Amino acid sequence: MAKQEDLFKNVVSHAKEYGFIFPSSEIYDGLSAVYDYAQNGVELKKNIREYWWKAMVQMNDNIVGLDAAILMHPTTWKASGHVDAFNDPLIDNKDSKRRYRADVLIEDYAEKLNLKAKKEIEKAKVRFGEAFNEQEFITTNARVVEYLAKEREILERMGRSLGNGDLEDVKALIEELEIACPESGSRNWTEVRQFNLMFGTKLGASADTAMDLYLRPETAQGIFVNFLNVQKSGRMKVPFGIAQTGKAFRNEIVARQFIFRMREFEQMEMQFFVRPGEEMQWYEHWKTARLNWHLSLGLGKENYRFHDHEKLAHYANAAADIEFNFPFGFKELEGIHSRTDFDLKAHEQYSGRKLQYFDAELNQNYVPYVVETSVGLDRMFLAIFSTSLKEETLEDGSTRTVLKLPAVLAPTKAAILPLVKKDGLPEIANKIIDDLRWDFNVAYDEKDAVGRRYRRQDALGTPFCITVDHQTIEDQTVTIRHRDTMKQDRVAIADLKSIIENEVSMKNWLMKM
Ligand SMILES: Nc1ncnc2c1ncn2[C@@H]1O[C@H](COP(=O)(O)OP(=O)(O)OP(=O)(O)O)[C@@H](O)[C@H]1O
Repeated sequence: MAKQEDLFKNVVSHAKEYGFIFPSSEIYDGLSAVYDYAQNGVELKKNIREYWWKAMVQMNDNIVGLDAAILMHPTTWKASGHVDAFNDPLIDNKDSKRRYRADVLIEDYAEKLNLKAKKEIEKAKVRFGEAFNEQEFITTNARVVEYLAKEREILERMGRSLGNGDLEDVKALIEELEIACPESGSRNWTEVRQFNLMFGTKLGASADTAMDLYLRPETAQGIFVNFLNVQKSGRMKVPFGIAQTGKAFRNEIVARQFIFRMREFEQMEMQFFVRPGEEMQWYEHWKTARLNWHLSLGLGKENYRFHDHEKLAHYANAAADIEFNFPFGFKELEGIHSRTDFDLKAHEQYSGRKLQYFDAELNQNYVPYVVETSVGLDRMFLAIFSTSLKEETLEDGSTRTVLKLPAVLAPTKAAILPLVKKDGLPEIANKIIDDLRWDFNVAYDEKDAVGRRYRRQDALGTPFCITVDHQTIEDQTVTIRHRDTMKQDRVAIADLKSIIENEVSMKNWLMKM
């Protein structure tokens, strides 16, 4: 556990030190759960967005893009259910005056039971060695059985109570488990209340005529309200999809774990409109397609798993998360939801406009069903960044920090380094840069010994370092060093473009899907 925490601290400090992510408005001590992407972070984030866009929009004839406004007519959020149901259960500690999500307090308690079970299993592994049968131990060891049963019982009761809106029972559970405020240690709690997560704002100048608006809490509704506009103007035939990337805002109560849970974040969503009755086959299709997209990045199959939901949101008839093994354990990275015709029907009802499709093959009008894939761009960033950050011990006993980003996403594809700052080497390096920068993001670095420059580029995740030396003047060759293997090859300047292209082209990576 301690190791995981250290790893996570390293991730946060590396992101800051190397210009990937800064706390927002840091000179004023920051704003909780709001972050800025810095010079390298913005490139990595843009590349992830583009990798998604290519796979979803460019590679699919029947998916088109959209960029809807963040501000929408307020009735949108009544129709979508967000005004009435986009809530978190809150509880305040009267002594520390701290506010918590009641469900998170209970989940944290349950997680501790799970950790206790895991500790017993780890101890037994050491004790029994090769002969250890983990599955059998989990079902027969009295302590482990007890911990896991208690964990399940608590989570099931909480799920039931929240589902039934029985907030008194949620409070009762907190009291029965004797959960104390993590800050004050006190058990002096208020009642549990529902708190809406949407940020409100106002449209218009004068206080009495101003209209109450919300910052969108998801990008999906911008797609639904435009469904007919896109279908008609693009002459789209069902099944078809609309994809969108953009900011969403949620007044999260428990905003921790760095960019995992932010108050302002970016989503990459695609809503796929299908014939009623065909949604399950498309739901399965998109589950597989989206997992394959993640796997194409090569972060390791073992880091992903599906979590099929048993308890469904009011709009869904099937839902699964793709979970990723973050430094703090497996957590949701992407949601795939079969949203039925809930959203389009609700917008029909609230707007009084028909949102139907005429299916010429069936000679029938209907409200399409929708399958949604929704992934957090910032969570993708965290997944990729934290998995790529490695401390390596080299053969000579020294260590290096290397950010083994998938080359296709690296902020800078190559750094061009003149061995020394004289003898015309900087001029050659700059000529190489001028040639490569049409195709790739490249950097120039002449400061410090070349070994230190390599280390700096390793820490930034740059896949290639190209060194210009005196031999270059004679034969137009350079050394190219590969970030992961540290292997160096002597190659012709004329071949650089194709060597880099081969490793970083989105086509080559997406073909692995
Ligand atoms: N506060 C947030 N900060 C960063 N990313 C988020 C946040 N909330 C949601 N996301 C991302 O948007 C995706 C789709 O949103 P969705 O509404 O399905 O999330 P959610 O189920 O509410 O997430 P969670 O259960 O973690 O709160 C999520 O899979 C996640 O990657």
